[in-house]
Amino acid sequence: MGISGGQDSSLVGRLAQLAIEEMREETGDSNYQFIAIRLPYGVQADEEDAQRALKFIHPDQSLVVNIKAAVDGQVAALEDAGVVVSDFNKGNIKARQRMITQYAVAGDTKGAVLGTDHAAENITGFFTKFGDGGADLVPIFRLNKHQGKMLLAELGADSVIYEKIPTADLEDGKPGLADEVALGVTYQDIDNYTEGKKISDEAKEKIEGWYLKTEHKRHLPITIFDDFWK
Ligand SMILES: Nc1ncnc2c1ncn2[C@@H]1O[C@H](COP(=O)(O)OP(=O)(O)OC[C@H]2O[C@@H]([n+]3cccc(C(=O)O)c3)[C@H](O)[C@@H]2O)[C@@H](O)[C@H]1O
Ligand SMILES: Nc1ncnc2c1ncn2[C@@H]1O[C@H](COP(=O)(O)OP(=O)(O)OP(=O)(O)O)[C@@H](O)[C@H]1O
Ligand SMILES: [Mg+2]
Repeated sequence: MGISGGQDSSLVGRLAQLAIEEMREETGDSNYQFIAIRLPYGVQADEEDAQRALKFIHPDQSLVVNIKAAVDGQVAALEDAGVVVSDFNKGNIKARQRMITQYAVAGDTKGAVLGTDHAAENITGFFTKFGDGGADLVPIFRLNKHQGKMLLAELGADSVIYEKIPTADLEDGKPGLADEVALGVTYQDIDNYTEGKKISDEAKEKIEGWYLKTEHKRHLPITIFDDFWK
């Protein structure tokens, strides 16, 4: 799985490492390995946070694959074909390139790709379809952001990790753009909504707007047998 230095991948990474250690103990099979993959686009401004996360996770194996050449090559090829790629769209290419890299490693190691989608991201559809949304197992799917934070604290993570401002950090022109700014609603509101607590009408409208707009992301590709979108 990809380790960004953010909250979600720190949590899923640590849980996965613990689970793999248990599996090795239970089965006596040392082939069970957790592989953490750093996937910077060039040099990551918050690399220090990523290193802190790796120290906390303590993965069996750790790789670094720089996605910059692949992403820039893809953008250049599109531009050669006359397709103008916006910074926002390039951000989604970065997320999909990270997915490609993780599947390449899984393909070579009989592995499975872990995703970090959780309730707060899922109901707002705040992920790249077939990018970070593309994974085989999604261990923290039922948790919201606040519950993830509590679990990180319980697992002994440095508070810098779980207090880090969540960011997709995908756009060159908006480095470290906070998710809450991009979404126009706070995680506190989203979490309260998922727990059935009262939030302002404005926040509720925003969340439900995102939910409806991104319904297609919570389904497999639409076929003749689907009518959820109608
Ligand atoms: N109604 C519909 N029915 C079926 N398919 C539909 C559709 N509308 C769009 N689509 C398809 O979906 C595509 C748009 O979806 P997508 O490509 O995902 O693109 P989109 O949702 O526009 O952008 C992804 C968003 O997720 C955020 N993100 C991405 C990655 C990580 C994180 C993070 O939290 O770290 C956040 C990112 O910042 C951005 O705001 C369209 O190009 C089209 O192919
Ligand atoms: N620079 C990166 N290096 C490696 N993996 C990344 C990188 N950026 C994103 N990813 C992968 O994409 C996932 C989705 O990103 P997202 O920002 O939602 O999670 P996060 O960075 O772990 O936590 P947070 O939401 O707190 O920023 C990450 O959990 C990680 O697996
Ligand atoms: Mg992040």
